[in-house]
Amino acid sequence: MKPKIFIDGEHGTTGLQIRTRMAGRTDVELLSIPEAERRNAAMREDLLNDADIAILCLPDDASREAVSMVAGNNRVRIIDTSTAHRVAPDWAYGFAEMDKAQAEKIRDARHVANPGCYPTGAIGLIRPLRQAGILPDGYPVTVNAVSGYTGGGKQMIAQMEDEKNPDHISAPHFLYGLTLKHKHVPEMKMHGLLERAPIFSPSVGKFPQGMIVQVPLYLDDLAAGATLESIHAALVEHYAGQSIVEVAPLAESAQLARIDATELAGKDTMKLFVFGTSGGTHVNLVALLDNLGKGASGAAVQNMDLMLSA
Ligand SMILES: NC(=O)C1=CN([C@@H]2O[C@H](COP(=O)(O)OP(=O)(O)OC[C@H]3O[C@@H](n4cnc5c(N)ncnc54)[C@H](OP(=O)(O)O)[C@@H]3O)[C@@H](O)[C@H]2O)C=CC1
Ligand SMILES: CC(=O)N[C@@H](CCC(=O)OP(=O)(O)O)C(=O)O
Repeated sequence: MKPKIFIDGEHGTTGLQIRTRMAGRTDVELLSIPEAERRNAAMREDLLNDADIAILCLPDDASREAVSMVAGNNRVRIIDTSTAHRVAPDWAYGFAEMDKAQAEKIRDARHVANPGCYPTGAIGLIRPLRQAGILPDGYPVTVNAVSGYTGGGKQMIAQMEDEKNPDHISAPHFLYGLTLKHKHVPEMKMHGLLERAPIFSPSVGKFPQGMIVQVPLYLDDLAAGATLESIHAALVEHYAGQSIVEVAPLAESAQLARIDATELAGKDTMKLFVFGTSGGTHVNLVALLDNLGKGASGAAVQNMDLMLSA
């Protein structure tokens, strides 16, 4: 029998992208709910309990409710794309490349929390440097980022695309999260292995998909002897042997005059850069990804495949 997959929230932004990625797959059976019934709790509960893997593409509260709907079911496994369980100790964090053992943890987990889009970039840059002893305890990390507007789901897509929308946003680029209490800070801190919560300043640009996450660092506040080259080498070593996260060679980064936030739109990979000048005093670490690819739906399908390989 083929494993049964149910995407709760399949008609939303993340859910639709997962469905697109699953089109044509014959190794799984996709359970589906009609769009008009997407909020029918009884129907969702039946489908959730019938699935081998349920992928939740819902707001946080609805995700928690979906998890409670399968509380008595020992078989169904869950991938939650919301923020609800990303720092919960009994959930595996679904960023397979963040540690050598993480893919195995995801493969064997009952409950997997899919990472946030911004944290995928930030943790991808920070965690290897914490593990290599380059980024010291207590370093005041800052994370600055720009996302495609699909990151805000159906509501923001309508605000950005529909000029007749009463809450239409006409700005080509805007900052938000101005209280510095963005919901992604706890997972960046926990899975970035940071002692202090980073200052996180997100923004949105007038393009549907794509993302740049930046972490600038002062070299003289890092471990003794840290250089542009040693930071790059630590990232290269951390990501050796896998194909999703690429570290750009220093020679490539040195040639670039600019980075386009949409370059990886439609792709499920992430590319990391170390910018600066050899012998200089600062570096800027940059992650390039698609907020809906490695930042959400691409990672969810990757995690599902890992779980199916158990
Ligand atoms: N967009 C992105 O880049 C990313 C999103 N995520 C996360 O994925 C989750 C889904 O986000 P996204 O796809 O963007 O959001 P959307 O608003 O685009 O889609 C959410 C879907 O869930 C449905 N829904 C809402 N409440 C309920 C409920 N109580 N019961 C059943 N269905 C419900 C919505 O239906 P209706 O149309 O009726 O509202 C909609 O179909 C969120 O937790 C989000 O934070 C994670 C990473 C990136
Ligand atoms: C542009 C935009 O609004 N982005 C969303 C985050 C998108 C995302 O990653 O959501 P999850 O936390 O559910 O994973 C935000 O800042 O709330």
